[in-house]
Amino acid sequence: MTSPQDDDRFDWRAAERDLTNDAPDTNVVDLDAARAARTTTDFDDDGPMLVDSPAAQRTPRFTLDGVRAGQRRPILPAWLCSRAELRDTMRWAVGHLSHTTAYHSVRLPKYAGRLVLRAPAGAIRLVSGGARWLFDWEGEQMRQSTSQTRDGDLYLKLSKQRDRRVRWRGIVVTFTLAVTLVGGVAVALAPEWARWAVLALLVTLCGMLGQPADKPLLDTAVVIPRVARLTSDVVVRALAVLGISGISQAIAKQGQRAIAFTAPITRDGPGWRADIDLPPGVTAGDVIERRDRLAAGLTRPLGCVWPEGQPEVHPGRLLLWVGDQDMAATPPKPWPLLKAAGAFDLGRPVPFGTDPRGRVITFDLPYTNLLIGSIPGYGKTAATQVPMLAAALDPYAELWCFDFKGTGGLDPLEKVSARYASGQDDDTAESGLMALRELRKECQRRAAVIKGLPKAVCPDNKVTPELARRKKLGLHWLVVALDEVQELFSHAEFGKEAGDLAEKIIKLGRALGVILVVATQRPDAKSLPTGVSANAGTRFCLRVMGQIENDMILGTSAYKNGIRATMFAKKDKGVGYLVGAADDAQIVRTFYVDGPTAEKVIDRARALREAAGTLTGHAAGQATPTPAARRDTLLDDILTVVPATEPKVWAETLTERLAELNADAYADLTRDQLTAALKPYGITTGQVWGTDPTTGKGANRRGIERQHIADAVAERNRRRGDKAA
Ligand SMILES: Nc1ncnc2c1ncn2[C@@H]1O[C@H](COP(=O)(O)OP(=O)(O)OP(=O)(O)O)[C@@H](O)[C@H]1O
Repeated sequence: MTSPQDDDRFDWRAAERDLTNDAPDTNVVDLDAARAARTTTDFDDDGPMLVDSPAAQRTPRFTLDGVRAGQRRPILPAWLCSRAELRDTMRWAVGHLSHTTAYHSVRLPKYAGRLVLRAPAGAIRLVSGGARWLFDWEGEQMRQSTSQTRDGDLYLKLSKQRDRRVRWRGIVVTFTLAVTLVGGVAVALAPEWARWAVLALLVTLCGMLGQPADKPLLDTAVVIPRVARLTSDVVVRALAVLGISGISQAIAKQGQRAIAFTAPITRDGPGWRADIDLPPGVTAGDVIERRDRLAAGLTRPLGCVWPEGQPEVHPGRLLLWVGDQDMAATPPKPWPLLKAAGAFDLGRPVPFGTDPRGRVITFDLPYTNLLIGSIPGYGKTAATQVPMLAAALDPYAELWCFDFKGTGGLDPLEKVSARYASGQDDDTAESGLMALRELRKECQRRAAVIKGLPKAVCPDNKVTPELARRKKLGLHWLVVALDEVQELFSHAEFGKEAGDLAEKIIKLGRALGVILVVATQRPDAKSLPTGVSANAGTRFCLRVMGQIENDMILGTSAYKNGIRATMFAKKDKGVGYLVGAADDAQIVRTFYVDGPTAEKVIDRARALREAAGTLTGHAAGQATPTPAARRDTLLDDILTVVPATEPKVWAETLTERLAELNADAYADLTRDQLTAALKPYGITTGQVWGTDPTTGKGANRRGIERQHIADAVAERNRRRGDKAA
């Protein structure tokens, strides 16, 4: 706090005059108020004008409402309240103790040797120390100095005191020697083991007394890294060098007080936690986007520094957690479901990853959809795999997996998936589209089943874990993974319809037990329809490069609120912001299940499904609908259904005729799809004249010219001929 004397620019008298003028009834000048007034006045020719009343500037008084609004700190530490964390802590404590015991037990002979070697030095120290004490040699120098200064009185006083001391110390030593002598005789007469025990005791005692100050008896069993404490000074210094003008100015004006710590800096898991109110006008996001500079200011590795915003408190509240160890350097925890035997109930929270403090983060998969995004190579597929593996371990959950890039990230899941396709080709994209169409129909079927159920069985009109287990109803959890979905949504022919369907499913399926897990590496409006991104309940965003991608995945205003996946660095593989799983956004490093481990999990999952009789579709070797060779035969089929005598035809007439020709391939074909399907051949639909077969009336409607199709076929055949040649 600045003392009034520190500030030679402030005119106390003027302030007092102003205060008394403004408030004639006030006789006492509130110095705090006057000081604060300096920052809240406008300076004009007549001097500072106070705008806040003294009452408003007084520090708030103690009130019951204030106490009510206070935040209660937990009675027990978090690790005592969570069974999993308690188990972890106990496991660590037992492990630590066993390791230390084993380490020292192995070195017992070495410690004994050290004691023996040090015992003579210890014995000499014991005897010489005893003699010094007995003859009061400490005071000798003092006594000599008084004799040199010829201070007779003092010398006499000190000598008398020394004689008195030596007399009673002599008695003590004589007594101790007598007891030792008796003890020695008793030991000489005692059995051999007792003599050895006393000898060992004496050697231990002398060995310990003979220990050099810099060489402890025991070696170090566990090397504990020394981590500098996080103090308010360090935090303020680091914030001051971020180059944020709001912070720099506030610190220049108010010093340390510019940064308010709303709670003491405490240990929180394996690191320190500071709750900070930034100066007015500075948001947590401003600090978060300079995470690397903050780490440099704190002189810690980047992977230790995790600033988070708390927009629910206010945009300027910053929660700074500084770990003892770099998150990327700490070994990842194994996925908890690896150890659990038997089946997993998907109605239970799915362990997804750990936060920087090492706590396990879970989320509920039913009643939500998961959207995952990042730039390539930061762990989208790995993150998609975690909930899918959990779903696989529930034998009553049905899995559909589509990998539209064909990199094989979801391959292990093939053995349990009722629908599976992987590839970057059109067929895979079309399989995905067909699956979405079926999914839409499945949603309609489920909605009808739920509608028909009595209220007592289905009170909230949604699939419950109990209903999901009733095989007859067919309301089991249906989890659909769409990895690298940008390839499908941006597909020239299938993209639009797939996007529309996905949006409908995301909106409808939540209550019907249909769950979409969508991963994309290109979160832009073309590759990720806004209807899909806006309606996903749970979002996970790994490293992205800009605000638009960030907000596409994490939701509008996420970036503004300081939830910025742009802060993740190159090393932060598998680390992202998880939004929607809890009240606040969480930084999570996903569990990483590598290929061979995933295979093992899937073998277990397949065995569970075989036992439960729920292995179906692709996994059970049943043929699933594959895309008809529509694209290859479309042009020829059009020429078949449009005779040469009919130069122009409406699109609606064409879709009807195609459906009649080949219902399997064209039953669902809409006019929009037809337009999209013709686009790759350079054929566009336009207004063409035709006659309505039912009314017989002529009109201009959207359609095609037969000649364009015939030209495209000729061109295709010519190219095929060239290729064959
Ligand atoms: N949780 C994690 N912990 C540690 N490393 C991880 C984690 N998740 C992913 N990785 C690492 O990141 C690499 C890339 O992961 P993944 O293939 O899932 O990324 P991706 O974003 O799907 O990539 P692409 O877009 O190229 O398909 C993995 O090979 C692995 O080494």
